[in-house]
Amino acid sequence: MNNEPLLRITELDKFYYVKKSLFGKTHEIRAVQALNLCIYQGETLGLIGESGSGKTTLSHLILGLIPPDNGQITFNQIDVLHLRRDVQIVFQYTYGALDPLKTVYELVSEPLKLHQIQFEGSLEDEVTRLLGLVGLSSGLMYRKTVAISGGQKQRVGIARAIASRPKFLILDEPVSALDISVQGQIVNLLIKLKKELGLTYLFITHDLKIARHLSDRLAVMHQGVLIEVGTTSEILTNPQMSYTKKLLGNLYNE
Ligand SMILES: Nc1ncnc2c1ncn2[C@@H]1O[C@H](COP(=O)(O)OP(=O)(O)OP(=O)(O)O)[C@@H](O)[C@H]1O
Repeated sequence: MNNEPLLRITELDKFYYVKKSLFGKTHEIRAVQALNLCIYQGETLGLIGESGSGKTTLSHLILGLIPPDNGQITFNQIDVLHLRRDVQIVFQYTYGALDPLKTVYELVSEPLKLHQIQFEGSLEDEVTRLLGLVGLSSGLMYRKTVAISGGQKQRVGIARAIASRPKFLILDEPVSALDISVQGQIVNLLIKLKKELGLTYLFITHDLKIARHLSDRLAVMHQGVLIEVGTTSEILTNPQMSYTKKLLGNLYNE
């Protein structure tokens, strides 16, 4: 880790306005409020918080998918709204997040075409290289994703995310839908890729065991506010906020 943050989030606000009924008053939801956070090159920051605390909204803001109401997010000092390929996301891929009728080849080549990535050799060579990086044989290339396992789908999702050669990955519950035995393999793959490709991770999770294994620091979100940030061992062994203590208790019991 060096001292210049890769990602700097400053005084970020995102509010949603919803009506509870057709003619009712508009209600403001403060999904992200006055949030400040730095993520450093090469680290994994785990983001924990209960459902509705604003984790997805924050990840969409970082991806530049939605604009903030206030504040700024810079990546290497450039506003994220101008970056599309340096920041990518890995979702939970087991349930339908990948088009079941597309082949592995189509899915992995899509981001290469979209971001006009330059590579040596043919498109097929590059897809083979990416599949190799995520531990998949090129023999799977022309299979539809309906015909591959959950763990293999997750690997295809990761291959898609790294295809544009990003520097930063948001991992949004990347293993929570997988069997325990497969979870370990995917976590190890993520650790290996981080080293090999020099990646930085924001890891959103409910699973404290995996958060502890993967994260250098943990950030705790509650009702849109980042209430506590610290090294993983500080947060897990000596949380300062009573909300963090309660959340850790709930997550340990899940
Ligand atoms: N498009 C939207 N329109 C209105 N309200 C929204 C929208 N998206 C999210 N919200 C609200 O903003 C708040 C934060 O939601 P968000 O999805 O970011 O939380 P989360 O921590 O990711 O939850 P989960 O762990 O369940 O995915 C919630 O109150 C949610 O209902």
